[in-house]
Amino acid sequence: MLAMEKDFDSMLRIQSNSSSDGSVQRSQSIPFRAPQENCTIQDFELGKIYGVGSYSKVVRAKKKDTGSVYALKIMDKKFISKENKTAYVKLERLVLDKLDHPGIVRLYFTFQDTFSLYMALESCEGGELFDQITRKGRLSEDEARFYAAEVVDALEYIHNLGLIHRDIKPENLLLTAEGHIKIADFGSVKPMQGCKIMDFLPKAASDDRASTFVGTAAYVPPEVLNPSPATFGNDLWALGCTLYQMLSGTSPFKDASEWLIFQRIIARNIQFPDYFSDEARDLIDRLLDLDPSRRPGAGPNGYTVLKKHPFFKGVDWSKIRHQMPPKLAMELESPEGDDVYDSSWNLSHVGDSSRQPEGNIGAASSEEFGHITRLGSIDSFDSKWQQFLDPSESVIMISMVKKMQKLTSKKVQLILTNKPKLIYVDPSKLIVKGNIMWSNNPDELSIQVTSPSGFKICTPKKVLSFEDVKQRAYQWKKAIEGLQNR
Ligand SMILES: Nc1ncnc2c1ncn2[C@@H]1O[C@H](COP(=O)(O)OP(=O)(O)OP(=O)(O)O)[C@@H](O)[C@H]1O
Repeated sequence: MLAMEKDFDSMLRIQSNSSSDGSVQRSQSIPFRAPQENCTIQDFELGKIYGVGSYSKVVRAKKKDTGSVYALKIMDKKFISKENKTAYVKLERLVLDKLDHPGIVRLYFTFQDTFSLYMALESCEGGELFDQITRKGRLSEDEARFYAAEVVDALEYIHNLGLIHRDIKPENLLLTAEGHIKIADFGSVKPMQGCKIMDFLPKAASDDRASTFVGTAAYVPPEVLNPSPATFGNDLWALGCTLYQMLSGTSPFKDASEWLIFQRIIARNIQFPDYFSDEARDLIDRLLDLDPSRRPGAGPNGYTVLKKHPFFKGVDWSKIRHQMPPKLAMELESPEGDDVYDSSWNLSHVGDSSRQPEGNIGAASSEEFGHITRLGSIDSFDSKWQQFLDPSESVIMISMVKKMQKLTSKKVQLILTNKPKLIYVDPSKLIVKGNIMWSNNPDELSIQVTSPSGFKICTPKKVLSFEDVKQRAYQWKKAIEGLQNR
């Protein structure tokens, strides 16, 4: 085992700190439901990338021997150590292992190699609820009721275990192929005092992080902005924001910057569209109560109040997972079909390269560029774009987008590399049409997402508007900001 691998192994070894009577005992390993397997990335056939998180990339992966399909969450060890995220990863792994509910993404097993940690998660083939909302514009009240009820059912389970998710939002509500909800991304989870899971936690993960900002600006409750202990009410506020977004297509507190969003939240500046029913308006209004303990679901009667709210009239809570889900709106196919995000994978760019063949395009040194490069270089790559890269440069993100002009639009290949470099290329003439001046300073280079497919790249000299037909505006923003903050 290499030194780094060994280090990581010990950092991630999860052990129990206390016995059932609370006394501190000799450490003992936790029996995991999802075992640590001995497999390698070569045991999988890798498919499309489901998404990119702040320290991970999630891909569709089929286990060659069994044919089972997983969502493989790949995390770069070096990046996790550097960013002090080890405790968070450990906590996420531990919590996912303990959760057993049809409304929560299941963890099947984990493994690791020299560079990466892997979590084999239940694959949610229906994508994010966020995409359903944006593809449909907004959801009908029946559709929203169905999804909200499934979220409530899973949240009740999570809260009963003494856990607060802290990042409930439509991007973290995934859908099965049939269209049922699965709550994902437990990277911000917070166990309450007394929660059983606390017994197994590493010190850093169990420290009270209530005063630390976690989550996503638009769904953050006001009390988190004036640090106070985390409560179940945090998730109920986020549920209110999510329900509002399902019904209207946008979050209740949207604005040009996080600071402005926070001002709206603190002022509880909410406007309800006319078409919201009285029941929907009332439930959202109650969930967005400034006092977390007054939000339905947070009081002494637990979830009874929430489940009995008139908005949920007609919901049979005992058969919630057996009801017919709303029809899924499918992703538009790219006319070019040459978006690398859907192409097959190049295994040699994943994980422990010492065990794999050499000589692939875009494989940069992880020593040199760290997390982003390693994750980015996982993508397979159409060789025609290679001519626009230096020998050591690799692609972070690439897709065919429309560059919007006043009256017309033009298809270009937008390419982001680890250099960092951001260029757009004429796909038929294969010439660089623009090189967007890179800066790590967000005042000199920033991304504004205007819709799921639309985004603006803003520099002091000009603002360029793009449309990504595959609706990855948010991922472009994440990728560019990820590089700026590296
Ligand atoms: N089990 C899964 N099945 C299908 N897609 C998934 C699954 N888990 C995650 N994804 C997709 O991958 C994306 C990245 O997931 P991940 O949990 O790593 O990051 P994230 O939710 O963006 O978290 P972060 O808050 O760390 O940035 C998600 O937004 C989601 O679209």
